[in-house]
Amino acid sequence: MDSHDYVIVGAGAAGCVLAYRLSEDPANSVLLIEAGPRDTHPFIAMPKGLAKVMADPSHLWAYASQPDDCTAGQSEMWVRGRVLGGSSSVNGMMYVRGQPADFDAIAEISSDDWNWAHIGAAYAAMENHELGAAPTRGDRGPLKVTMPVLRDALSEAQLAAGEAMGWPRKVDVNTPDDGDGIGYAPRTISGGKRQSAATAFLRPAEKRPNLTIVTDCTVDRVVFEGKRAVGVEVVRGGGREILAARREVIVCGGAMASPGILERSGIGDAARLAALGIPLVHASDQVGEGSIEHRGLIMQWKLTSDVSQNRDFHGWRLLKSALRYYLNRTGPMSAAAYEIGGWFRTRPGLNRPDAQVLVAPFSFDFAKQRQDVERFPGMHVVVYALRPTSRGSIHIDSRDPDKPASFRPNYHDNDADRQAMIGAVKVIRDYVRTPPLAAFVGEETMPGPDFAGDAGIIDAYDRFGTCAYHAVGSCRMGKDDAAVVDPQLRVRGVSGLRVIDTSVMPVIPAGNTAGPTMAMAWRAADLILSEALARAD
Ligand SMILES: Cc1cc2nc3c(=O)[nH]c(=O)nc-3n(C[C@H](O)[C@H](O)[C@H](O)COP(=O)(O)OP(=O)(O)OC[C@H]3O[C@@H](n4cnc5c(N)ncnc54)[C@H](O)[C@@H]3O)c2cc1C
Repeated sequence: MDSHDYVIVGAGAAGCVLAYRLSEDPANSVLLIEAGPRDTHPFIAMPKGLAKVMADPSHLWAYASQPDDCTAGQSEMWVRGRVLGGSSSVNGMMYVRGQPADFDAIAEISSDDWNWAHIGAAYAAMENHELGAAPTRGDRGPLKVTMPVLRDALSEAQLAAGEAMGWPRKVDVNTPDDGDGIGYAPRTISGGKRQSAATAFLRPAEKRPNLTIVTDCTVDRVVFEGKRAVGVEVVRGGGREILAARREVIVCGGAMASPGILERSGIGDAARLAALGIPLVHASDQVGEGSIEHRGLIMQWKLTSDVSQNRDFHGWRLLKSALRYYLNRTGPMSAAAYEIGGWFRTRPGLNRPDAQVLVAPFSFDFAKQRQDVERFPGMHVVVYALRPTSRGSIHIDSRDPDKPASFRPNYHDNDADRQAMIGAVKVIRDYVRTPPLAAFVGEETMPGPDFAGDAGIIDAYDRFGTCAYHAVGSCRMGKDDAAVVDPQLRVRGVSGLRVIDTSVMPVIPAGNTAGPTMAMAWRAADLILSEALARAD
């Protein structure tokens, strides 16, 4: 039987960081297991290839929600990457760190191991940032981060209107000041190519003899001897086998998959597991409970002059954009999904921003499921409240490891969350009518003027809203006994098993989640390595 010190389940944002860090010491043997294929598809590396990758199910897990009032009675789909790099191979490449207060809030309910001092140090160690070194920004790490290069009149007006709203224009929107701001957002792109977690952390590590990477291999369950995790049972090439772990199994399946891996392994709500015929190893009611997601609303406007990028994605200009990309990796095809980010307060009296807006110089064609842009000049934003407390859930309803779990988003079950969502849309409607942007902006086409007033705005979120792909919290970390994992990310009730990914975040960071996931995985590696060192002494 194959045996390794550390068996990592899932080669996503967290799994790749852990594989890199744990295999730095040649004395540690590490096995990284990924359900999806290698990340060789050319549209993964091309930043604007994202739309094509998202339309191709071969690199995705697709999770369907249970119809709910907060989705106007419809089922909605949340996708995640199923490929080396996980969701970081299919994501929008915005690089947002979260603010000090986010991590200090996580530390408050877990341990000081997760406070900003530690996470800021993890960012500094992890990054190779174009803006250079700063106390919590790095220029020597494996993760290449660059700044947007495209400049056009519309984008500049979008930034200037933010400044006029009182959101300071920042060179680095990740400056750790817990404040409002707007600016060009750093991206995990280098040389015109996506820097996924696989590009950044696996490429430099995969030649190490002590790191084995296995793809197209789905982990069904963790195997226990008594209450100790000793390996995983996998499905590969139509057969089943057990891969042994001498020290630890580390589950990094992401917030949508990790609860299911625990449930299939016998860790979860006892009645739920019994109904599926899964033998109980440890009863843990909170597995799959308590997920939190940013509920986004896409808002679009027609423009009064031809200043949007829509024209670059049609006809001869599209050919030109593609050629430009293939010849020198520049132009619209080399841009991240969103290159301007803003953080703002939805009402006075708040001590820090409670909403985020992603601003784009183009508009989607909704008749074509957002796979194309509109034929007339347009712009759009995605806006969401940053710190919702409404919690959903995600659970398996089958023992088949290839069948995605189903979830309940429960986006807004309390008034505070609804008020922040409503306030965010009202502020954005003011923002687009602020000079100099106002000069370009015509009629609102999505959700449109019919969706006015508080009830109308919530109705718009319910009917047309989108997930932000940021779900966290489904295997919550905490110092309380009910938490699924303890502050060292060890699964409670068993030994030799950790969960390290977005699922452990007990509150949602105030922004996009790839950066925080990688930084927390980097920090988790410190904890694992120092624990191993202490054991060896
Ligand atoms: C479409 C999209 C756009 C996004 N845009 C941005 C953005 O612009 N900026 C940003 O910061 N964040 C963005 N995010 C979010 C960010 O990418 C995720 O938060 C982050 O990747 C989560 O990391 P993770 O390690 O928890 O999970 P993932 O990166 O999803 O990795 C989990 C991995 O585990 C594997 N896996 C799951 N189950 C099994 C199993 N049973 N056996 C083996 N392997 C398994 C999966 O295939 C996957 O590779 C986006 C996400 C998506 C999906």
